[in-house]
Order: sequence, then C-alpha cells, then structure tokens
Amino acid sequence: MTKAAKGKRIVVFLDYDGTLSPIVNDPDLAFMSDEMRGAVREVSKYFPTAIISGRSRDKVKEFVKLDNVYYAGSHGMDIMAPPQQLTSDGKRRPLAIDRKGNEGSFQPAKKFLPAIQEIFTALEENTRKIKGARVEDNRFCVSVHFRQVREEDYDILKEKVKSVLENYPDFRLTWGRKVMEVRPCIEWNKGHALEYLLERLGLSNSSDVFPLYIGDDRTDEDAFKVIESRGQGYPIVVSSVAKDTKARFSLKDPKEVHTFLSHLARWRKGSSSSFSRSSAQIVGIDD
Ligand SMILES: O=P(O)(O)OC[C@H]1O[C@H](O[C@H]2O[C@H](CO)[C@@H](O)[C@H](O)[C@H]2O)[C@H](O)[C@@H](O)[C@@H]1O
Repeated sequence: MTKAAKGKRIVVFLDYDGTLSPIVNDPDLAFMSDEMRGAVREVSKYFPTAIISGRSRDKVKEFVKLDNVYYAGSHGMDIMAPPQQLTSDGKRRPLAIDRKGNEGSFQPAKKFLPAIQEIFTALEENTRKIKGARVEDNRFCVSVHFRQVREEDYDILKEKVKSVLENYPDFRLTWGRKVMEVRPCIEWNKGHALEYLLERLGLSNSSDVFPLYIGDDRTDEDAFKVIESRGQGYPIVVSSVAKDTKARFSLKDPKEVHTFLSHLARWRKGSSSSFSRSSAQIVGIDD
C-alpha cells in the first residue's frame, strides 16, 4: 500500500462494530480494547480520521473515547467534527463551517426524528414477547437485533417489524449482521458521509487524496463503492471468509485491523520501514 499511497494525502475511515471491536452477543458490551484505542489515537495524530458507524454518534463516541476524530453516527446521518481539524498537511486548525453553513455537526435526517422515536417505541412494544429480541435506539435509525433470538422465531420477528413499518412509508428496512435496521428513505449512507467528510476536509476534488475505508458489514459496501468509483484509495473489508464485496482488500478480523493501523501510524512516523503486505496482513481480494 505504501507504494500507492506515497506522497498522497491519506484520510482514514473506520467502521466500529466488527472492525474496531469484536462482534459480541450484547451490543452494549461491544467494547474496544485499549490497544485498539491506542492504534486509532496514533493514526489520528498523522491522518484525518473518522469513525462511521450505524450506532448513535453518542454511543460510538462513548466506546471510542477519542477527541480528535470525526464521528458519523446513524450510518453517516449524524456527523460531528472534532473541535480542531487535522489538515492533510499535518497541521491542526480550528473547526471551519461547511458549505451549507453547518459548524460542528451535520444531520441530514433531522426532520425524521419524531417519527423515529415513535417507531422505536412501537418496535419495543411489538417485539417484547420475542425472547432475545433487542431494539436499539441509534438516534436517526433503529436496530432490531436477533442474534439472541431462536431461529424458529426469526420470521415472526421480521413480520412484526414489517407491520410497524407499514404505518411509516418514509422508512425502509436494511440488514446487517443479525440485525434489521430501520432508517429514513433519504439518499444518504456511509458513502455519502465519506464524500461529505472529504469535502469538509477540502479534499473532495483533490487528485492526490487517498481515502482508506475499513469495514465489515453490508452498509460499509456503500463506502467501498464510493472509493472504487473515485479510483482513489483502498476499500478494505474485514472478513475471515470469502465475501461478495466491492472491497479490493481484506483483513481477517479486528486483530488484523489493529496490526494494520499500528503499522500505518508507525510508517508515517518514520520509525518503521516495514509497512508491507506481510506485516499489515492486508490481502488483495483477487489474490
Ligand atoms: O456500522 P457499525 O459500527 O458496524 O454498526 C452496525 C451495527 O453494529 C452493532 O450491531 C452489531 O454488533 C453487535 C455487537 O457486537 C452485535 O451484537 C450485533 O449482532 C451486530 O449486528 C450495533 O448494535 C447496531 O446498532 C449497529 O447498527
């Protein structure tokens, strides 16, 4: 990767669940290790860094606990810049406003908030009797988890979720890892969030920008597609098995993500000459 990225302005985009933290049964216990936090902290010293998650922005920030990164919660529908922005030439400058006059935050689905709260309440009510079902309020979207639901109850849970949505035609259902996600029907996803953040950094039209996006889930595919269509940067999927994906490279699991990020930071710091395919364990999908 160093060859392709040499002399370019790297921007790092990271998904949270399954990328920075391992997948666990209880979504409230998906903690990030101190080692991973250290690696993200190091990376964010050298490159503008953003965490783009399906979680609510507050929740993902509570897990990550770093101040100098961008947080994009609710699949990119709730974006917050750090108080100081790291420019691609390594300098920090105070937060600037974006083209639409937004200062720190950008929330393209704001008008849907009252309906989302209603949907959250209805989903909690309607799924209460299904053992193991769990409804999570992600602010601009709602997750219905079935990781701990018996397989024979999957269909009934799906029907219950669909019946709630019948009353809300402005919302749609997407699927993640043992989770159904209810979100507003707006043209906005993790790919749009990536483009927005590049623009915010003043890099969207830059021919030498090199965005790296690391993610494990279906919603990350939108960001992979953007990187592929720009023809700049690396889309990296986290998966231990072969997958139908738009990503060109893969890392097996969060442990390998940690190794990759640590080497990336060390490479930029200049103390390592060995940021290579073998040390970072990055694998080309076509290999
Ligand atoms: O975009 P992400 O940061 O990857 O968020 C996607 C969803 O992640 C969480 O659910 C997933 O991780 C849980 C904890 O490991 C696991 O129990 C669940 O089965 C996974 O789907 C989060 O709880 C969801 O709200 C996010 O939408």
